[in-house]
Formats: sequence, C-alpha cells, structure tokens
Amino acid sequence: MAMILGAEDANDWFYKGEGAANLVLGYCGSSPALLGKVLRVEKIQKGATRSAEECEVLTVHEKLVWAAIGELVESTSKKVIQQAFVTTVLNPLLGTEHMDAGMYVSVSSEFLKIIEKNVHNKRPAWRVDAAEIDLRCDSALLMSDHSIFPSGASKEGSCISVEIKPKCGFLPCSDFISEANAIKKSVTRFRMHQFLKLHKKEVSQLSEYDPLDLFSGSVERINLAIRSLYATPQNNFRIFSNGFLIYGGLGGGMDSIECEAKKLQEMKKAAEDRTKVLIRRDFGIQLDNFLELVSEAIFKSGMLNQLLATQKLDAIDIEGAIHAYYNVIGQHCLVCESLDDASLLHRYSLLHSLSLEESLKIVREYLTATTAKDCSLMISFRPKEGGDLTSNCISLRSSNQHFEYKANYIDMDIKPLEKMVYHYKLDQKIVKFYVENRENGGSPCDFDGGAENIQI
Ligand SMILES: O=P(O)(O)O[C@@H]1[C@@H](OP(=O)(O)O)[C@H](OP(=O)(O)O)[C@H](O)[C@H](OP(=O)(O)O)[C@H]1OP(=O)(O)O
Ligand SMILES: Nc1ncnc2c1ncn2[C@@H]1O[C@H](COP(=O)(O)OP(=O)(O)OP(=O)(O)O)[C@@H](O)[C@H]1O
Ligand SMILES: [Zn+2]
Repeated sequence: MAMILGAEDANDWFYKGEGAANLVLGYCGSSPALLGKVLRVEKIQKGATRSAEECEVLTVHEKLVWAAIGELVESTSKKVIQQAFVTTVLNPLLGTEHMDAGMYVSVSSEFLKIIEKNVHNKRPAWRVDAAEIDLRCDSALLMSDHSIFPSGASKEGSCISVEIKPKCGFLPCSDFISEANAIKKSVTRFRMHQFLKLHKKEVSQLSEYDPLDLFSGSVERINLAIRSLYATPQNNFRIFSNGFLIYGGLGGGMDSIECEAKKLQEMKKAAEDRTKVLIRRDFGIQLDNFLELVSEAIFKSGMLNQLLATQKLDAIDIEGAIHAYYNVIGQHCLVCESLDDASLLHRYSLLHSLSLEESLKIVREYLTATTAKDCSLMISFRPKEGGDLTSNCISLRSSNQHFEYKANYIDMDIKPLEKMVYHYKLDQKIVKFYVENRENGGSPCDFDGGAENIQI
C-alpha cells in the first residue's frame, strides 16, 4: 500500500454514486496512476456502536466459516479477507475475466473529512440520513472505473455504459421452505420484495423487471428484462455517458420517495429525453437499438450463467441455512424454539444433526450466494471502427453497426455472518406481506411486520 491520499488530494475526487455500504468517487486530477480509477470508501451507519477494531476483523465464527478456504485461514483483517474472497472463492466460480479485486490505498482522516464535506450536497438525502463516511478507516479500495474504457483508447464522448443489479435469478425449491411460505417456489423474491418496498415507500411503483427473464438464457427474454429495467430502473439499472450518470438514480433508485409523483414523472421524462439524445449523438442509434445491444452483450458474455450458478449455491434457502447458522455459532436455534409444527421441527432436526463441517459448508455457500445475489454488472460500449471483429464485438442487425463491449462485476463484498438472522427475518416478512397483500397491489394500511418484529 505505497500510495497515501492526503488532504491535498481530496479535491481531485468527485461523487460518483453509493450503495448501502460504500460511497464511490471518480477521479478528476492529473496523476497518471489514478486516471480512469474510482475510489470506494466505506460508510458507517449513523448511530452504529461497533468499534473500529470490531469492524476491521472477522468474528470468531466468521473465521471458522472461512477457515477452510486456503489463503483466508491466515487473514484476520477484513480487507485482506475481502481480497482473498474474490481471488479464492469468487474467481473459480465466476472466472477472472470480469472480476476486479482492486487494491487498497491508504487515506488520511483529513482526506476523508474533506471528501465527506465535498460530497454532502450530491448525496441523496435518505442516504445521508442513513450513513456517513467512516472516518476511522485508514484505507479505501482503488478500482478501475468500469463505466469507461481505459483512457486513451476511446474517442471522446463515445462510451456508453449500463449498470445492472440483477438480484436473485431463480426460484428456490428447498424442502426446508415451510408450507406457509410455499409461494416462494412460484413467485420471485424480487417481485415479492417490491410489494413491501412499495408499502414502505422505498419505491414509487412496482418494478416491471422480472429477474427470471434476465437469467433465462434466451436473448428475447433478456431484451424484455432490459426494457423493463429501463422502464422502472429503481436501483437496478443506470446508464452512464463517458462515465457520467445520465439515467437512473444516484445512490439508489431514480424514484426517490422525496419527490411527489408528478415531479418524478417530469424528471424521468427529462432523463429519458437526454438519454435518447446522447445515444443518438454518440452511437447514431435509437434507444431501442441500444437496449438490444445491451441484451446481445449480456447474452454473448455468458456472465449471467456463471452468476446464476453461484447464486444457486444457496441450495436450501435461508429457511434451511438459518439452522446451520445456529449450529455454527453453537447456540440454541431460535427458529426451532419458536415453532410448534412437529413435522417442520422434524425436518429441521435433520439440519441440527449435521456435523460442524457440513454446517460450515452450508453457511459458506449461503454467504457466497448472497454476494452473487447482490452484486451488479457494468457493461460499456463504444463504436468499433474498422479492423477485425473480435469476440468482444456485437453487430447490430438493425443498423449494421459494430460495437465493442467490456463487462465487469462490481460490489463483490463478502457478507457478514451475523446478517443471516436479519436475512431470515426479512425473508419471513417479505413473504408474509406478499401473501396478505398481493390482491391489493401492495399498498395496505395496517401491516406492522418490520423485520425486527418477526419473532425468533
Ligand atoms: O436483502 P436485499 O435483497 O434487500 O439486498 C440488500 C440491498 O437491497 P435491494 O437490492 O434494494 O433490495 C441493499 O441495497 P440498497 O441499499 O437498497 O440500495 C444492499 O445492497 C444490501 O447489502 P449491504 O447491506 O450493502 O451489504 C443488500 O443486503 P443483502 O441481502 O445482500 O445482505
Ligand atoms: N468500479 C466501478 N466503476 C464505476 N462505477 C462504480 C464502480 N464501483 C462502484 N461504482 C458506482 O458506485 C455505486 C455504488 O457502489 P457499490 O455498488 O460498490 O456500493 P455498495 O454500497 O457496496 O452497494 P450495495 O448497496 O449494493 O451494497 C455503484 O452503483 C456504481 O454506480
Ligand atoms: Zn433450528
């Protein structure tokens, strides 16, 4: 970690976006080593009480879970573990071509303080309320900016990229899913979660997107999914022109709940118009053709096949994995404790009779799958002028134009073990809400089932 970013470097970084856990900055300075890079800075929930040291190291039980994976045995620092997680766990599953583990660089607390001040006005208010840059961090992740091609290679203004957060692409079929939750086997988690998000005003309308289309392996259905993502982008779809966001929301969905419906429609229409103009200007094609280009690239890259296989490592669903979790942490199972269904209890007793090794494997695979269900893809395009058509080229049948593309996964973070309890509660809450409210489109008035209210 030779590079150190100090106060004098802070103004070279601009706000690019954020998710729940990290804030991402683009580089506008002149250092050749940093051109074309982004810096991913960790955030901390407001009011969080964990000490800096607790945040930095794996818990005793996390060490157990990840101990079986070669390199990870040695590491106790989360940053080292994160890098090893990508190279040792994810690369064999997803290949190396589309992965970027990045590298950690040192940052001073002055640097972070200035950044925090500089980006404040750019951040969505609800993200500001939820979390802030963790000023205790002494490093941040430096990665390639996957919304552009490496500098020098592309003619100015000619790169358009999309970011897609595909979420879970399959229906679970685990025998450990209770009869009361059988709907999970026929309706996607994404669809059911939409109803709860609408009720909680986290989104302004139900998404048209169906992950089963995107992961279908059929180019026609992939195109249907891309059109739906474009119609209702939420936090699942963004478009960038030359690295700058032109369509979709910063740090979340485009349909920020802070806006009234009419204003939202106007903003969406303006973003659509701008996007169409830029696509026509830079690529000489209509929006429909661009969305076709995106679909073809997803189909051709085969990335989603590998991602789906990784997601399916969650073979017994959280309703099964949660029992393995309690085996791992060596505590009495709170889920079984709250059940009075003898047949279910019998099924779960099979899980509680597994060896520690078997339980660790279930938990490890569950956590790996969770990362694959929450990551995003970034695909960048530029017109291909002359020369041979390489394997990374798409030819648009409709206009006989050729485009080069590159695709990368982003947000490959390892998930904390303790989050499994939250996942279980959220899962129960999503299904309960959907079952009770699917008839009325997801906007009832008397649902109080916060994840924290589910009894276990
Ligand atoms: O549980 P989910 O499916 O809502 O996923 C969470 C995401 O919500 P969304 O994609 O909007 O539904 C959530 O995204 P948002 O904050 O809603 O943009 C995070 O990605 C969260 O992961 P982490 O806390 O950053 O590690 C995600 O949590 P994990 O489930 O990946 O732990
Ligand atoms: N390498 C990258 N190149 C370009 N843009 C990036 C890169 N990494 C992240 N971004 C942008 O920053 C945003 C936030 O990054 P990221 O998804 O890693 O945050 P997160 O907090 O981990 O997300 P989540 O809420 O899914 O956990 C992304 O949605 C994307 O627009
Ligand atoms: Zn149990």
